[in-house]
Amino acid sequence: MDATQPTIVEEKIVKYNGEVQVRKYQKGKFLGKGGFAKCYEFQNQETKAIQAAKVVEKASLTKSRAKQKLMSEIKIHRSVHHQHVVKFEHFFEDAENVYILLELCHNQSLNELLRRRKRLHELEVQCYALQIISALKYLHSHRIIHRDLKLGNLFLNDKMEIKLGDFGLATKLDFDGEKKRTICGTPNYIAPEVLEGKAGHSYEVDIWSLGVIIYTLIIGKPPFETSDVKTTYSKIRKNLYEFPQHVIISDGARDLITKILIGDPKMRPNLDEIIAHEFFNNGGTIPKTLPQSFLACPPSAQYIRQYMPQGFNFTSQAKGLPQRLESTAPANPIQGNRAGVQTAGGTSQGTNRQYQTAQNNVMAATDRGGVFKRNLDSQGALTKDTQINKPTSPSDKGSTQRIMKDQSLTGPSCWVKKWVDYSSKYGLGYLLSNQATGVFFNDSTKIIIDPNGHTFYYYERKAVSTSEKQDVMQTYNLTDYPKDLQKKVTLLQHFRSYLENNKEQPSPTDDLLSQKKLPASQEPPVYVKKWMRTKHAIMFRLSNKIVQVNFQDHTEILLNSESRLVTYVNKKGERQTLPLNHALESNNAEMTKRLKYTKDILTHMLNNNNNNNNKMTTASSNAGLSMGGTGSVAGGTNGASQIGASSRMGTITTAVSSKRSAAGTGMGGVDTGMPQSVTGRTGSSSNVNLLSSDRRPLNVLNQVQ
Ligand SMILES: Nc1ncnc2c1ncn2[C@@H]1O[C@H](COP(=O)(O)OP(=O)(O)OP(=O)(O)O)[C@@H](O)[C@H]1O
Repeated sequence: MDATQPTIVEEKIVKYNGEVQVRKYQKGKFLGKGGFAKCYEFQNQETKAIQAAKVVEKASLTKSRAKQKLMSEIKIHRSVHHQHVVKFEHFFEDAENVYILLELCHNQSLNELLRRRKRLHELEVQCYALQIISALKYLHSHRIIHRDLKLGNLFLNDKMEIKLGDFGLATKLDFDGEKKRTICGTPNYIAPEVLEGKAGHSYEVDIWSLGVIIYTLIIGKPPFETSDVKTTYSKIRKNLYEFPQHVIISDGARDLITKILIGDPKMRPNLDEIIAHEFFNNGGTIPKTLPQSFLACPPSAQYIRQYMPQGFNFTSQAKGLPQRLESTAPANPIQGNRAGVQTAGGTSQGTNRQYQTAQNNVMAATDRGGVFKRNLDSQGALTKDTQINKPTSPSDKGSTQRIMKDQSLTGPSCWVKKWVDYSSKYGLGYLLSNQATGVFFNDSTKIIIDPNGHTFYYYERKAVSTSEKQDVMQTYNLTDYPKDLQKKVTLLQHFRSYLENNKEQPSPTDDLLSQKKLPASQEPPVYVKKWMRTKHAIMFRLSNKIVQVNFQDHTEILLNSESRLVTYVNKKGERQTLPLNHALESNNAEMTKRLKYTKDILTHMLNNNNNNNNKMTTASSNAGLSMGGTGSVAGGTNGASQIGASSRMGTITTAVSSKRSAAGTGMGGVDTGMPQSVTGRTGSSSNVNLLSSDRRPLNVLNQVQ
């Protein structure tokens, strides 16, 4: 068979008069694999409509039980019609397979979403949970129990609507009081009465799974998860789970989860009681759907405030901690730029802590003109502008620092994960942590393609006034864009396949690369605005205001000038995010040295621009792009390129391979070997005036000595 030819699957339809009609589908992209089915995009050759096709090999249906399961899935799924249930289109078979055609959900499942995002904001959880409840209400009212409710079966379509799929374990009761006895489900989500088996189970198993889902989305991992199924089942039976200390969860969410995850199914709230619960009724409004950008990035504080002007109510910490944790802040919680977390005689185990309620900070912030822009991050954890009070005594210091770590301040949501420096010919290609690929061309234009590979954004610097130039963006589709961009688009695609193929050790986010890509987001994506190489490092300035410096010894600094947070990745790849002033006060000389170096690079960039724009070496005028020496790009005229990867992924490659050991020694020792004045090459345009907003990273580093 010719591998280049598309695979066509034929459906033979026998009409009432015996005539055979053939409907053709072109088999497209592989969408995923389940326990017994593979899923592909199928395009109807006549209507051009694209659907998801679950392909089940007939060879796998030899056991009557498997056949029965498939028949039951088809029977139940085709009978349900609801906005939040994956639409069943139809099914057919040929000699080898059974094909189930379903509504295509472009945005994968909540499983992939959580893998990308780690945890969701409670507002997002409210929004998704209400849609799931709506689907469950419909199913239960039709006496259908889904029995396999889990993140992987909750899909998102292109409108970001939840679609419940996979009816492989669903069952329809003959009458309401009927109990089912089949032990089925997915370990992490299975209700205790299913495991127990004797008394049978009913609709309450879906409620239990809903509780597991809400917990998982907020906390980031399922409540009963362990490394082996037996232990998981034992924990489910004994109802052993806890709310981890490092994630702050609202009182409403905690209460709802606790009420749902109750061993006795009769004691669980029903769907109406869940909707009426405080978690969904805490004074704000809940969006019907969420923007696509939330697939990769958390909602902004501004977005949250739109729906939750008064914030969530956070008064207590995890199980095992004092139930009521009073605010320890002064009457006016805002003093300068400090408020937030204080220790109250923290023990060495750090268990006896008190936190000011996060909500207080949010309210104070909004009341006082938004001094604290984001006290809650997308996970509801204290973060961003939340400052940690200075310790009052040396003994407090230890516990304060531990709290900072435990609070797990989140670093930037998007950063450069890998890059390839081919500025000897074309420019710098890079792969971001959200899987978007971009190129900073030598002529200072930039291009970035959405992870789905359909939409791309092209940035050109244009004069917006006599003295000011700005990046002006155009959005195009890969199938329709101006001819003069053809070369750049081709280069982008080369960079993209190079960066995606150059994977080393898999990392949690790497596996996303091999999966279905994200859809085009509604907001323009993050891109590299400037970059620069120096003797010891490469620096990227991202459009999300992050300055990222990757050092040759695999350490990394990520500076968020808006929130004044620094993320430091040490040589072992360990990552820590902390407020800048704490970073400076810390005893971590390695980190402070690198902050100083970052400051020097920024100063250098700024001086170059302010003094004489033409002095600034540009990517276009310096094809070799090497100034620093050790860290210089291989090549120049020979067009060789170098590839690098972010150390946080544990995949540093050979960005600076030739001189790595030398640099490593220099950085690791007492003498950093860093130059006093930084010279480097840059990918910013020569005539760019680094306007005031660009001063911010430098301004926040003012205190660095
Ligand atoms: N409607 C859809 N739109 C897009 N992708 C889908 C759709 N349905 C399924 N998929 C993809 O196909 C994969 C396999 O589908 P599914 O989970 O339904 O198969 P299965 O064999 O029934 O799985 P399970 O082992 O959970 O019973 C899913 O993980 C998902 O990635």
